Amino acid sequence: MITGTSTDVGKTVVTAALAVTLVDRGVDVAVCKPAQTGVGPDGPGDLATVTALAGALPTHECVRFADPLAPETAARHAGTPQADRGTMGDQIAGFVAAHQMTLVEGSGGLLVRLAPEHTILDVAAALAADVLVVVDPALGALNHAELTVRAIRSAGLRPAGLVLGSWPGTPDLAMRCNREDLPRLTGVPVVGVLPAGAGGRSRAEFTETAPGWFDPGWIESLTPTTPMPSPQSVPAPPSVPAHQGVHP
Ligand SMILES: Nc1ncnc2c1ncn2[C@@H]1O[C@H](COP(=O)(O)OP(=O)(O)OP(=O)(O)O)[C@@H](O)[C@H]1O
Ligand SMILES: C[C@H](N)[C@H](N)CCCCCC(=O)O
Ligand SMILES: [Mg+2]
Repeated sequence: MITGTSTDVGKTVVTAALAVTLVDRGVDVAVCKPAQTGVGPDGPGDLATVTALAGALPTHECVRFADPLAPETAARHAGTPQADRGTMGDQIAGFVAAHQMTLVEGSGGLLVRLAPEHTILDVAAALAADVLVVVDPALGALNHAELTVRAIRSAGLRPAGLVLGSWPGTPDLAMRCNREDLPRLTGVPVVGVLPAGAGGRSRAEFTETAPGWFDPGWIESLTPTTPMPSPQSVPAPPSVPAHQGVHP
């Protein structure tokens, strides 16, 4: 699970960068976005951004709502049914089972609701997933990061690491102090730092430079040692909406 200290902190760009890095190491990587909001029925969502930056990948989006709101709020505002927890869970589990490693990008921060009784944290818990936290390094990061890490731990899940979503060429005093204090105060290492502007790079430049943004030892620890599952050995994922597929 790739969550963030809030929306707009760089989860999608980090997801793309991590996908590139793992593909480089021969991992069968897939990307899932349980709920996309702020994009119309046929518009390009986060998965399109990921494949534009990282290249073609197996992807799956469960639901989407046009209003740029939390999914639960967007459904209520549109007067449409809430995302069904069971259906979403089955779709995600089936997709995860079909790939060696699936990066699941949340919406906004960890406690954002997909439905009245269903949060991004619940999705991570159902998968027993480690949770990577993308952090906006600006003033305010310490509180947001520590709240997020405490919520992860309170659910019995493991924080996989912190990633600074956009690190400027001339970080201010708060950013410089945060980069030092975040690991100390959360007990979670900073395992990646994305340079400001990363999301605006060409695919060639992005795929070339992304692996260098993560701690090599952490990437090594992520890389599965088990062989890729043979196609026959995993159940076919359940039928999925039109957004499913390998985006060009
Ligand atoms: N390293 C970066 N440098 C500059 N801009 C960035 C960087 N990472 C992300 N951005 C930009 O910031 C905006 C938000 O990034 P992104 O879409 O990754 O956020 P998010 O956390 O995935 O948001 P959401 O909660 O909607 O999924 C985008 O316009 C993106 O291009
Ligand atoms: C629209 C935005 N880009 C995200 N997809 C959804 C962010 C929901 C944030 C809800 C909140 O924490 O207030
Ligand atoms: Mg995103």
